[in-house]
Amino acid sequence: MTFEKFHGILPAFYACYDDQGNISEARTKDLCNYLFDKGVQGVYVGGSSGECIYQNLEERKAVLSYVADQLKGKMTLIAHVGAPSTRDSIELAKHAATLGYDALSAIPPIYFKLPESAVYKYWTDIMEATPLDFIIYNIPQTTGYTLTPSMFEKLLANKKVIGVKNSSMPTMDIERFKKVGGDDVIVFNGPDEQFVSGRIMGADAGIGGTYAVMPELFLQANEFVKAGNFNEARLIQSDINDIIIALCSLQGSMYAAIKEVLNRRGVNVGSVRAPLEGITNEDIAPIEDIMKLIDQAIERYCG
Ligand SMILES: CC(=O)N[C@@H]([C@@H](O)[C@H](O)[C@H](O)CO)[C@@H](O)CC(=O)C(=O)O
Repeated sequence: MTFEKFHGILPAFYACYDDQGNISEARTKDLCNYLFDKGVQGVYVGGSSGECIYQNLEERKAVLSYVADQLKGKMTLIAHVGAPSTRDSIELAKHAATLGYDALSAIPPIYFKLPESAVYKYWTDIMEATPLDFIIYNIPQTTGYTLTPSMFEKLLANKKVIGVKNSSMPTMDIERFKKVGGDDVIVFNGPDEQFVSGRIMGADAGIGGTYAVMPELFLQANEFVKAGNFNEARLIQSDINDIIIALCSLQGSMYAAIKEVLNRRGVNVGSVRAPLEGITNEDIAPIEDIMKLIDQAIERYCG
């Protein structure tokens, strides 16, 4: 099976708010245009980076619509439709299908610790609601549910399942999922801090929350891996990790810091929604330093 359209660098799309904290259509479309100009292969809309967990159904549907208006036919579009109830997830899935998204994806059920049978049924019910391909989302650190290779194998019996976005930290998980599915599945690397190692262990592509603030570096890292230039790949990953660690070291949340960088680059996407914390005055100087780190790394590897 060919998954060419899912290969490459797919930034996780950020929530774009106006100055009052409402979803902004204009800012959402500006972020779409910025990512298109950067040459990324697709976007993952409405996931963790999209702050889905802090948005109501109508807001999430609006974001899916604005992104499709701007990018449909220009790059691969994946809609994250995970929600607290199966009913809401199905509503989002049907909406994404009418907008022409290329695939759906969902985290497992959250809050209650449900048995595997309920997790399986949740994902299967979403899949059955539309004809779209489906990508399982494994992110144990936020959901408390760990996808096992045997559960993945069971899910793969449904032909709508084309792969997994794996955000667990061990790259061995990527290797195991790839082993179960072989060439018939696509495995996405989730943790940006190990994009290179994830790709080497079998990930076909990457979906990540920090890609959009430094797309050039991830596009280049992917090229180094594809060319078998592992030394350069390791070095660019090391610089990327310095940047991610700096982004995570501020008073404001990582997403608030990322958004401030974008705002300063002329792509105003607003701030984050509470309870995520926005940046403080003390964060400004380190954010300026982070921008320099990004620029220096781009100059070093992408010149
Ligand atoms: C918990 C989390 O947000 N993980 C990110 C990572 O890309 C993460 O931002 C990055 O590795 C930095 O820690 C992705 O795996 C998930 C993601 O971006 C999304 O669903 O929007």
